[in-house]
Amino acid sequence: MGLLVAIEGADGVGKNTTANALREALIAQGRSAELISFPRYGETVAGVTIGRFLADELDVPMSVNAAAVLYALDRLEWRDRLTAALDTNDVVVLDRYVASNMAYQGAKVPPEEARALMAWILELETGQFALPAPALNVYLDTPWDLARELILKKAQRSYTDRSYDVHEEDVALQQRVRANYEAIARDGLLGRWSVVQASQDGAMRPTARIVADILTAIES
Ligand SMILES: Nc1ncnc2c1ncn2[C@@H]1O[C@H](COP(=O)(O)OP(=O)(O)OP(=O)(O)O)[C@@H](O)[C@H]1O
Ligand SMILES: Cc1cn([C@H]2C[C@H](O)[C@@H](COP(=O)(O)O)O2)c(=O)[nH]c1=O
Repeated sequence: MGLLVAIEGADGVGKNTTANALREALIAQGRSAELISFPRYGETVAGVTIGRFLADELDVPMSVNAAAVLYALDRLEWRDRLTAALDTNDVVVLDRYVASNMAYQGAKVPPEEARALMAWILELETGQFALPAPALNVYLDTPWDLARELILKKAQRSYTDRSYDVHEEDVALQQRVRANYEAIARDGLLGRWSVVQASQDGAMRPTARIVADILTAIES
């Protein structure tokens, strides 16, 4: 059974870049590794709907509960492939996972309701939907102003031509998402957490350095 490592963080902090480089570094060390990203845009019923929501193309409003269940359903639809990847690899690297759902949906309700909603999502995904908990969650920490610049440098996205999707354009949401991640990591929800600084003095650290920090966390 392989090790499940989830790379987490707010939008544009370098999760996909880091997750790809981590997978390559693990393979260079002689370990088998696979990368799986969530949401599965265009590949699951939930992923198609999530893409339309983020592109602001849904004809009906998306409630917080609907978003929570859709993101969880996206992972349930992909669960067999996730467990197959865990059966055949030393490490499975995830670009976003259950903590994303907790941090983002928890950022859409009044602060006094956030903890209960995050606990409900945790139980839905790891209890009812029996998704495996990560051995390690990595929170990539980068200030929003830098992440906002990086989003504009991203390659063309499959679900929208917009510069910022509906989550990314909401700066206040992004700040609450960061606060939720910090609380989730501090409280050790969903297992072990490592907080890794992705930037220093207003600029991104080299990806290789970020990956080195994550490898150290995996070894420990
Ligand atoms: N360490 C780094 N140094 C310089 N540029 C980086 C670094 N990490 C990522 N980038 C660049 O920042 C942009 C966003 O990176 P990436 O797509 O990995 O972020 P993300 O967190 O996965 O974004 P999102 O959550 O919006 O999907 C890309 O253009 C990428 O090349
Ligand atoms: C997996 C997942 C994601 N989200 C949010 C986070 C982002 O704003 C978007 C999509 O992620 P991407 O990395 O930019 O492709 O959706 C979420 O709210 N809940 C989740 O479970």
